[in-house]
Amino acid sequence: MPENTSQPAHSVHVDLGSRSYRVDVGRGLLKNLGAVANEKFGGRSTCAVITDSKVGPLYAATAVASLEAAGKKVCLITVPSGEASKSLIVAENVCSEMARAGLDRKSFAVALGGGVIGDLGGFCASIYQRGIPYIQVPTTVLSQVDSSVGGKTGVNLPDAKNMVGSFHQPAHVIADIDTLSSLPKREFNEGFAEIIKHACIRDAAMLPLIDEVIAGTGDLTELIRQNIAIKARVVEADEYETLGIRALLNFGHTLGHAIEADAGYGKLLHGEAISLGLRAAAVLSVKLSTLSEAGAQRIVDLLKGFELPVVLGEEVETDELLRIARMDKKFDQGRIRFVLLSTLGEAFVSKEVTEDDLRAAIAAIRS
Ligand SMILES: NC(=O)c1ccc[n+]([C@@H]2O[C@H](COP(=O)([O-])OP(=O)(O)OC[C@H]3O[C@@H](n4cnc5c(N)ncnc54)[C@H](O)[C@@H]3O)[C@@H](O)[C@H]2O)c1
Ligand SMILES: O=C(O)C(=O)C[C@@H](O)[C@H](O)[C@H](O)COP(=O)(O)O
Ligand SMILES: [Zn+2]
Repeated sequence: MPENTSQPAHSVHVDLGSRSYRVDVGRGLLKNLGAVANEKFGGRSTCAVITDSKVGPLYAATAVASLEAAGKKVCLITVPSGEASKSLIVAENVCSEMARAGLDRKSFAVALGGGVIGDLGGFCASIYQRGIPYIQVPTTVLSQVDSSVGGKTGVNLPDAKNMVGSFHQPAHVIADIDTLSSLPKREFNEGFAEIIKHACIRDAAMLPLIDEVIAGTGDLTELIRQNIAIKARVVEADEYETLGIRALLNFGHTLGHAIEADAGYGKLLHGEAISLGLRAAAVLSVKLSTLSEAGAQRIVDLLKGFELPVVLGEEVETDELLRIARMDKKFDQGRIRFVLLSTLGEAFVSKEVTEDDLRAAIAAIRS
C-alpha cells in the first residue's frame, strides 16, 4: 500500500442517501486518516481526536501526525479506558475539552478506539454545538465489525446500557486490521460474540470461516469485511430500527445487556455478556421456535472456541436481571420483543416470549 493513499484493500459502502459513507478495511490504513479527513472535510481545519488511556499511547501519535500533515489543528482528548467512560459525566468532560480547545461548528471529531470510544465520541460529536461530523477509527474486533458502523451512539446510565444516545452516522470508517495486533487475548476474543451473532441472524454460510479463524487458519480481514457488510446491509434496510429489521442485531442483547449492567460495567466485556445472552437466546429459540438442539449446540461450541463465557454465575441475580431487562428499548407497551432464531442464519422478532420463559432461559445457562 503506498503512503498517504485513501484507497484500502477492501471497502464496504453504506448506502444511506445523504448520510452514506465508506468503510475502509485493510492493513496500514491509520496513516491515511489525514488524507481521508481532507477528502471528507476539506474545508474543516480543526478537530478533536477522542481516544482512551490504552489506545492513545499506541496509536494517537500516528493519527495526529497524519491529520497535522494534512493541515489539521488537532486537540487530543484521552479518557480512561473501559466501559465506565461511557457515561454522561465523561461526555460532558469531552465536550468541555472541545470547547476549551476552541472547536466550533466547522470542526470535526475522530473516535480512535474500541466500541466505548466509538459510542462516546460519536455521541459527543452528535451533541457538541448541536452536531459536528466525525470519523470512526475502530481498534477492536468488536468495534470494527459492529459498533463503528450504523450510527448508534450513546452512553450508559447506572441503571442500564445505552439509555442516552442518538443516531449520528459517521462520515467515514477506517478499520485498520493492524491495530488488532496489540489487543490482549480477552479483548480480541470478545469481538467474536458479535461475529457469531451476525452469522446466526443473517449468514450461516460464514460459519466455516469462523471455524477456520478458531483453528488459526482463517482470513481475519475477510471475516471482518464480511461482517461489516452484514451490518451495513441491515442498517441500510432499517436505519432507525423502526421496521423490525435492525432489531435483529439485538439477538442475544436483551439478557446480554442486563447481564453486563448487573455484573457492573467493565466486569464483563460487552462481547462476554453478549455470549451469555446468545446462549440464553439459543435456548429459547429451541423451546419456542424451530432451532434444533444441534443448532443451539453449534452456537455454544463457537462461543467456547473463543473462550467466551457460556455459564452465568450466581452473583448475577435473576430478579435483578429481569428488572434491568424490562428497561430494554425493545419493550413495547409492557411486552418484550425478543429476537429468536428459526434456524441458523434466520432470525425474527417474537412478542410471545414471557417473563417465565426468560426465567427458564436464565436458569438453563447457570450450568
Ligand atoms: N454502537 C453500536 O452499534 C455498538 C455495537 C456493539 C457494541 N457497542 C458498544 O461497544 C462497547 C464495547 O466495545 P469494545 O468491546 O471495543 O470495548 P472497549 O472500547 O472498552 O475496548 C476494550 C478494551 O481494549 C482496549 N483497546 C482497544 N483497542 C485496543 C488496541 N488496538 N490495542 C490494545 N488495547 C485496545 C480498550 O482500551 C479497552 O480496555 C460497549 O459499550 C458496547 O455497548 C456499540
Ligand atoms: O447496531 C445495532 O442496532 C445493534 O443492536 C448492535 C449491537 O451489537 C449493539 O450492542 C448496540 O449498541 C445495541 O443497541 P441498543 O439499541 O440495544 O442499545
Ligand atoms: Zn452488541
